[in-house]
Amino acid sequence: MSTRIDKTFERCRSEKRAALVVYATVGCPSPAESEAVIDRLIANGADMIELGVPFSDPMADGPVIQKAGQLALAAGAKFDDVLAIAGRIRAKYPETPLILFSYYNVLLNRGLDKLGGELAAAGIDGVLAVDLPLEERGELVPVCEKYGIDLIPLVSPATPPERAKRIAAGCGGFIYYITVRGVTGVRTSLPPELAGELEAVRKLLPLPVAAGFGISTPEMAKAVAAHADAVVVGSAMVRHVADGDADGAVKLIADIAAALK
Ligand SMILES: O=P(O)(O)OC[C@@H](O)[C@@H](O)c1c[nH]c2ccccc12
Repeated sequence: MSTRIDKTFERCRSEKRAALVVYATVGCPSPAESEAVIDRLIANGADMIELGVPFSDPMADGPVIQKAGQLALAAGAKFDDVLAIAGRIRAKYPETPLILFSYYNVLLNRGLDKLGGELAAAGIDGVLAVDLPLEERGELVPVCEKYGIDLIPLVSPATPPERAKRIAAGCGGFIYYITVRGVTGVRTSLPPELAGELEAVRKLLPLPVAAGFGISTPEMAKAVAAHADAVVVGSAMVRHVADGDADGAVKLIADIAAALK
């Protein structure tokens, strides 16, 4: 459905490498600074951006993204800021896929139909509603269809294959494969069974597979990339931004992009 995401995977495939998806908490440490960082991340090798909507109760997140969300909310970041920043990044980078990342409550609160129009106008390509189970997504699916936005499905090691197939049906863009049973955060290693799991998901499901959670260094990204169509990096980058070290964040992403080449 969304050509920007499909085209990005095609381009990366032709370059024989995995795509680099970077998660950033919008509004951390302030809306203006987060916009500048996102701009630099794209200029330095991020192929797609997950625009994280700051939320007070992020139950799938570890300490880094929790803190980033708190900083963003304390700085006054609002959903309107996320839309405005998305719109300006879209205008500057017409080809880079932008994926709205949010807990479902925030989307429901906005009003789903209004939200669909707003996301399309801001140039958003996909939506990751992290805590929205298959059984509850009946209202969001038609909104995404109406506005040409991919609903990005999440699958984890705890998802049985038959359920994974039902989750992927009606979705688009890519499969987000959660690498660990746990929350987001910086890690030093990933489970040894991950490579086999990723290959199994790639065979089972008809979309490219992005692996995320815990990928924190160029070496880890490269190892995971051998078995995935994309790697997602969040906390390892966000922790620099939350510490006021935008340069460190940009350098990490540039180093990971270089390792994937
Ligand atoms: O932070 P990590 O461990 O690098 O993981 C990716 C990630 O940040 C992003 O995709 C994400 C942030 N919060 C989430 C909650 C659920 C699923 C995914 C996410």
